[in-house]
Amino acid sequence: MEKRTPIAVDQAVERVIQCRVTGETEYIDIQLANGRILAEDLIADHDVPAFNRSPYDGYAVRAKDTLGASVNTVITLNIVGHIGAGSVFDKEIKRMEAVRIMTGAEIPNGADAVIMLEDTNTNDDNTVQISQEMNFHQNISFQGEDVEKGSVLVSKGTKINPGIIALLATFGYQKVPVSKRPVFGVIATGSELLEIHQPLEKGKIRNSNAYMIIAQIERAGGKAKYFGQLSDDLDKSIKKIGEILNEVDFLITTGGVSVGDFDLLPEIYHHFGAEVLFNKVAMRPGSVTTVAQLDGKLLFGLSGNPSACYVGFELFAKPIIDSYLQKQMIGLKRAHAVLAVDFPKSNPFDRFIRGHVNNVNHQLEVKPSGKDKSNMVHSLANVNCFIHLLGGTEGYKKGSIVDILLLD
Ligand SMILES: Nc1nc2c(c(=O)[nH]1)N[C@H]1C(S)=C(S)[C@@H](COP(=O)(O)OP(=O)(O)OC[C@H]3O[C@@H](n4cnc5c(N)ncnc54)[C@H](O)[C@@H]3O)O[C@H]1N2
Ligand code: MOO
Ligand SMILES: [Mg+2]
Repeated sequence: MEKRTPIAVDQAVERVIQCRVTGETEYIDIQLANGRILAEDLIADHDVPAFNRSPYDGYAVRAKDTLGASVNTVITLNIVGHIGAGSVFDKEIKRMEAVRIMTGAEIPNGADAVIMLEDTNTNDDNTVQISQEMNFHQNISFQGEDVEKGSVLVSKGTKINPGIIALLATFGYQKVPVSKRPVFGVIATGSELLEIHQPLEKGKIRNSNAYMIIAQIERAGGKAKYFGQLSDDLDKSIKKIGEILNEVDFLITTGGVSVGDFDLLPEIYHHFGAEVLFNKVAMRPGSVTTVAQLDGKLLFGLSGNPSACYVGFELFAKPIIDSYLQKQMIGLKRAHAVLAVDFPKSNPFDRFIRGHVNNVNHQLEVKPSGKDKSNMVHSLANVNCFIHLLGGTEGYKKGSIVDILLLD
């Protein structure tokens, strides 16, 4: 039986990232861009606002015409125009003139302040009474005060959110440059697997991993293509995988990577002459996780055990999606949290415990999300982080500060 040498988790992640598979840019409709990764810097090609405009409904005036105005000394101005947002007053306002102006409309030439409607009295004879002095430039939204032409507003590699959509629309991006999503083929292996519509049979289980992985791929920003199940038959598996490899950027299999008699993945990698980057990682769960490289494509052999499969995806496949999308941040975000329960198991290897983190009294508190065995599925439902406990320790006490990796 083949003897495998475990490598450290960081080293394994590094080997995957070193493959530096990066994707291309595609242009998509702005209405589909939320959540995608911006592929070019967003640079302002004009000022915002692009013209001086009124922040209020009121009158555009010349501040010096209001000099000396007070409740006792009311000043009367002639109304020479009336504009709403989108309209312009194309003359210039002169001495003792005002233009009735609505929020968002361009400040007329000659005007240098806006007085709010509530602070005026409009007469029937097209005049307006003003009983307060206005300052030069009072109540004006200036050209470029929001965004100056030429500034970098959002950097390449940022995940697009609704606020960024507002900026993209402001600058006329009907089509948005985004990183193409990598296509991951997904295959489940094992003669014990039933598809989800099938009734249970003796000795068999339903294939849950494939659907879990598809959801993980999508959460991470990739595209999944499901190719169904392979039974433990070497020739058929080789043929199928050979066909699939032409259609995808990456391949994920689940199951069949350990040392069992029907664990065929090692032989399949060998058949294709794939370079195995590692086939044992010093971690629990997912120690059997294998990653191989073939013609610039990465093949992820995730464990069949559901929790080990989940963890293997997040630790090794998610970073390559980030890197393919040219995201600024690669891999899961780290934080510190207080361990809310004792964790007495000793750790020869690093552990990535499915955890649930909460904000309790302004402090992050974490506990296992359920039973901590790699062949279990229930604890995955409530997982929003991994608790990373270092190898070589004798367990952890409640109250210890631990590292967590955030999933959402
Ligand atoms: N002698 C040894 N046995 C095992 C070792 C070892 O080092 N020496 N490692 C154990 C560890 S750790 C893990 S993890 C598993 C890994 O097994 P495989 O990746 O080879 O996966 P399978 O043997 O195909 O299946 C394991 C387990 O998972 C269930 N399974 C498989 N596919 C699915 C699926 N799509 N959905 C849900 N559940 C699935 C399968 O029925 C098995 O129960 O090996 C240990 N053994
Ligand atoms: O790869 Mo296994 O977890 O370590 O169950
Ligand atoms: Mg096995």
